[in-house]
Amino acid sequence: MRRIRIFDTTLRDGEQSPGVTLTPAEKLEIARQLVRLRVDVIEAGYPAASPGDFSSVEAISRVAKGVTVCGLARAVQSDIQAAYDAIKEADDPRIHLFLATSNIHMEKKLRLTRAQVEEQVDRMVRFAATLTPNVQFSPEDGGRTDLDFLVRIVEIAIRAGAKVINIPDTVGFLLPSEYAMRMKHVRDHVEFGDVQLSAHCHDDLGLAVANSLAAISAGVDQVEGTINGIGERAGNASLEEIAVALSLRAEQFGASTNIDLSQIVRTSRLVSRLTGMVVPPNKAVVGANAFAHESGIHQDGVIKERTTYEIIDPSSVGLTENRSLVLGKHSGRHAFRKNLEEMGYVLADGDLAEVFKRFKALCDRKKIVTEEDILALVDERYHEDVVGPYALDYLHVSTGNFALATATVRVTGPDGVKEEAAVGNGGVEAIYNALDRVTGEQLELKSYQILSVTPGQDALGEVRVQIAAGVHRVAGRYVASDVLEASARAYLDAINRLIYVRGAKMTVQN
Ligand SMILES: CC(=O)SCCNC(=O)CCNC(=O)[C@H](O)C(C)(C)COP(=O)(O)OP(=O)(O)OC[C@H]1O[C@@H](n2cnc3c(N)ncnc32)[C@H](O)[C@@H]1OP(=O)(O)O
Ligand SMILES: CC(C)C(=O)C(=O)O
Ligand SMILES: [Mg+2]
Repeated sequence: MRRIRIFDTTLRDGEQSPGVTLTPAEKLEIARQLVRLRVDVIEAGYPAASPGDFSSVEAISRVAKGVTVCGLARAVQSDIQAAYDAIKEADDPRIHLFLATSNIHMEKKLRLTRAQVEEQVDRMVRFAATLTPNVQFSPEDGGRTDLDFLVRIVEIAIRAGAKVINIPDTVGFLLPSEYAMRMKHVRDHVEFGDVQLSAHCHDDLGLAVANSLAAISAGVDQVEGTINGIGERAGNASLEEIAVALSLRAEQFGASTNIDLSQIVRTSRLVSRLTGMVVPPNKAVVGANAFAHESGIHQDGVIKERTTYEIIDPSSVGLTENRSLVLGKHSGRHAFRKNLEEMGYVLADGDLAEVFKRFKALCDRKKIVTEEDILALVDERYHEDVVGPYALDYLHVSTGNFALATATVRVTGPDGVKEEAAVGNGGVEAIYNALDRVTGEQLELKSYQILSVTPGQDALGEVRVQIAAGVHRVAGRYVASDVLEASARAYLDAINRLIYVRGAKMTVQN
């Protein structure tokens, strides 16, 4: 059976989702989970984009062992050098460079002739190959590139030293049969030798997974995608869907992956929490309804035999509550550590002590502490490593159905401790007005969501906000058992990220 390599670009193309900004600590945490998921390649970021991106890729290269770590670069020497400098300590560093080859991109965006593009691909792939033997080249907008020219460019890139050729359907335009034909055509017209062929699909027509699977049938060696299908515009191919489809229909594809399917749900939840991108309930494999049965006839069938209506065993993708030790107020550190290890988290002693303290505090407020509660606590711990200048010290809210709500906040910030009060139409608005006064920021609240992280009346609530200020749009989130406190802290989290983004990176929004 052929082995398909899984190239994860959650931290690069996934982070290109509008409104998503991951901090270095969050990227590292996702990278650790991708290692547990056993992806083959982690595209860790775009090192030339900002000092923050550079140091995230560098940190991931040091920590993510046994996996290829890749940095993206334009076909320019400075980007390629930055990518190499950031990944050079990885076990298997890969430079991924790209240059657009469709007529529209060459004429209107790059303003280069075909001959100039050919020359630049040759020169830049050669340069990258002097830094590392593991060079991947992508003709951007390969899906709309003239076929003869595509073949010519691929020949040039391979001759110059590329070891992986990725043909992206950058704008998600192709149909599965067309994408498969394109892959076959390139393979049949170029001498590949041991060079790998790779697929990279976008979901503008909702075809990213179908196109990726068609490419696998057409013989590609690698597929690229993101967890939960996040990414630029409508997103990328959803890796968990590809991995499960390949596993379930291995015979049809004659291909398999190295993915540990049991890590899928955990990875999906982590990415959703850290990016603030909610997984739609009807999303295949990882949506909340993916294994839920509503109608009587279906329920009857599932009770009699699960496989009447379920083609995927939920436990195979990690949807289980199989903890051998039940945690509660009377548990000690050993049981807590063991549970975390069973969930795939190995924390340093200091981190463990901190999370354990929060766990005990939570036990005083909640009768049953679930696996999701503990995962939320662990995530919050990592999350707090990256807080910016503002921290909430005190919050008091007074509200009712006949009165304006009032909120008083005390916040420690770059200029010391400040206290402010404000009114609003509801408690949350009053809090946000008070926080605007404390921070002096002119912000527009773009979205506000409350999610119940865990079940039951005493559930932990997660608040996710998106705020806009000038050209920047950032997300913030916080988990707490009180939703007003979570609302305040999520808003401050977004402000902290805004300050981080302003200092480290420009995000351009429509
Ligand atoms: C399909 C994709 O997903 S591509 C990856 C997208 N990811 C990103 O853009 C990462 C974040 N980007 C950034 O931080 C910035 O855009 C940077 C640092 C890469 C470049 O910033 P700037 O130098 O200010 O250029 P800016 O982004 O405004 O414009 C892009 C320039 O690169 C050129 N360019 C675009 N793609 C390529 C390429 N593959 N190789 C060489 N040059 C390219 C454009 O033609 C334009 O050149 P021009 O200034 O001569 O007109
Ligand atoms: C950088 C390339 C591979 C890309 O993301 C695309 O073309 O979609
Ligand atoms: Mg892409």
